[in-house]
Amino acid sequence: MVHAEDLKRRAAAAALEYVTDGMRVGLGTGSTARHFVELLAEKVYAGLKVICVPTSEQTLAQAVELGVPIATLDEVGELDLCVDGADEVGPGLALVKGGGGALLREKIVARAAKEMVVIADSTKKVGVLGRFPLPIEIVDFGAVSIARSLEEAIRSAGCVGELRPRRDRDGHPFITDHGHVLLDAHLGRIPDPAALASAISEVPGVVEHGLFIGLASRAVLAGAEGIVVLDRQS
Ligand SMILES: O=C[C@H](O)[C@H](O)[C@H](O)COP(=O)(O)O
Repeated sequence: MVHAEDLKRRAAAAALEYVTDGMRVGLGTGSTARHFVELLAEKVYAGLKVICVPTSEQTLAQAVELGVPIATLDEVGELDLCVDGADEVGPGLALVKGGGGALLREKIVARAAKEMVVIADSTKKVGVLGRFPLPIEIVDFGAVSIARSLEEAIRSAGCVGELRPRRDRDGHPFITDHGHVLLDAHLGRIPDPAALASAISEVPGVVEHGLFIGLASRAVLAGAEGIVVLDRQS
């Protein structure tokens, strides 16, 4: 059996082919993106010229440590490519992201990129999104009231489930890089991701949610049988 970490690294290695000299590249967050940053750093060491925008403090620290040239998004403006992991890859390359809490910056960076390539092991591919809890980043003012409104919004989009505040390893509220808190929506299945995305976005106090729709143009999935590259029509 191939270890999940090996599959993540294979997907990351395969995505390197989309990076060419002179590109401005968004760097994702998470264990799969971590492999990509490591492999990209080797290319940079060998002479590849890129300038990268990290999607979290964690990825920023890794990039700096490995000598990957970095800039802020405002310094580079537009990005040529963004390579990031995902918690689920659904039909049409709709994604659930934010398992690591970096969804806000990840979505801003993905939107600023001409192309978003998702890298993952093939177990992340699902027929219907929702098995993985959907992260929702909210401000901490009126969190109870925001959660109540979110429950209504979730029901209105045909979903059933429970909202749970995210905790860190010490049991404290998880705080994002931008100082917000997270609720995880345990829904099981999301029959209409677009309807849910817009219902959630309408709730005051919501900063961002982990549904990425119409952003990824390719998904590089690694399984025991090899690499499969999906586009939105696959
Ligand atoms: O906030 C974290 C990100 O959205 C990650 O890209 C996502 O959780 C996938 O992470 P991993 O590659 O560790 O499964």
